[in-house]
Amino acid sequence: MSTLVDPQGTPEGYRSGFVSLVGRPNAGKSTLTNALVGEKVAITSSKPQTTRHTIRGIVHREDVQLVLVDTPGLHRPRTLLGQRLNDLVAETLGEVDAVGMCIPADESIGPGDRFIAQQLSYLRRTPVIAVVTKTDKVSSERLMEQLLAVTALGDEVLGPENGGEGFAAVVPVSAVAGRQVDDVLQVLAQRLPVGPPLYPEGELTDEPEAVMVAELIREAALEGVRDELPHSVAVVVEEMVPRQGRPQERPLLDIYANLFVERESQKGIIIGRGGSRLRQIGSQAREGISAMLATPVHLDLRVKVAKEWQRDPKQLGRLGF
Ligand SMILES: Nc1nc2c(ncn2[C@@H]2O[C@H](COP(=O)(O)OP(=O)(O)OP(=O)(O)O)[C@@H](O)[C@H]2O)c(=O)[nH]1
Repeated sequence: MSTLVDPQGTPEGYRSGFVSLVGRPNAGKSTLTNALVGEKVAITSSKPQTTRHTIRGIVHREDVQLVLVDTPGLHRPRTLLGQRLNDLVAETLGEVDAVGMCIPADESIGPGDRFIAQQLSYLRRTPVIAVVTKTDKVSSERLMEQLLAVTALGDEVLGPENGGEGFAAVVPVSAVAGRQVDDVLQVLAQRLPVGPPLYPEGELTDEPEAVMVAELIREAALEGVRDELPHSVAVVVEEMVPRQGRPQERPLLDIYANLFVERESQKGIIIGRGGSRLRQIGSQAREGISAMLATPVHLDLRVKVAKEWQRDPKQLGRLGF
């Protein structure tokens, strides 16, 4: 047997690979990603479907490197945007070494979960691990019932009748209470191939900065408008340039971004009376962006109407979906 000699000194038995967390909106995917990675990389919000883009977080440990691909919530295609999201999910899932399907402990298993499990049954070779999230929200009896119900879902949808063996494992976790986060990591890590790290240590995400900046602006724009706008806002960062002529110790980054809504009336909601809401969005987003990029930022935000953009392929392409 030959010994694997790695010039970088990777320990024997080191594993690395890609994992995708899936689950219906609000299942706790982003929060778990953050708990695993240890820093805020994916955007979380109390409203569903903030994660439009594939944001990767990278977990570095002594014996494993796990690259997390945080996919958008799988849902039934209703609009073209929904269809594209599903294509994106299918594309992403085909390339991963394991899938973690998040199911909240505090909600009964519904048609949404069943739909996702069915989609996963097409993945044949990729192990699917059920992650029962938000365990801090339920009693131990309720948790036990949910673990059994989740196992039953796996046996039914991913079981022998469909050419599978059910969920490869069922793991409970509370990302908020920091309970059993390491167990999730261990179970996922076991499914990764042996091999050297895929990314240099220190890297947490390979998502381009502009996309993360756009996500922060979108998150700020959705704050407080509850159910009025969630599917109708897209943000495109046009330019990020250091301000010329600034003293070295006082840099300033100029960011120009467009916030797209579908209708004129929605523009009014975003802008607010006398522009008050837009100013609030700007300052909240600026704070987050400055913290993320560790530099002072000047944010120039324009609100534009992209009519029916959810249904127009050209617009979607332009907006980067
Ligand atoms: N109590 C508790 N709340 C949690 C936990 N994990 C997530 N949440 C909350 O559940 C909500 C949804 O969590 P997210 O992580 O944004 O869910 P998601 O699956 O990424 O949602 P989408 O982006 O809509 O697909 C947020 O309000 C979280 O704070 C947990 O372990 N315990």
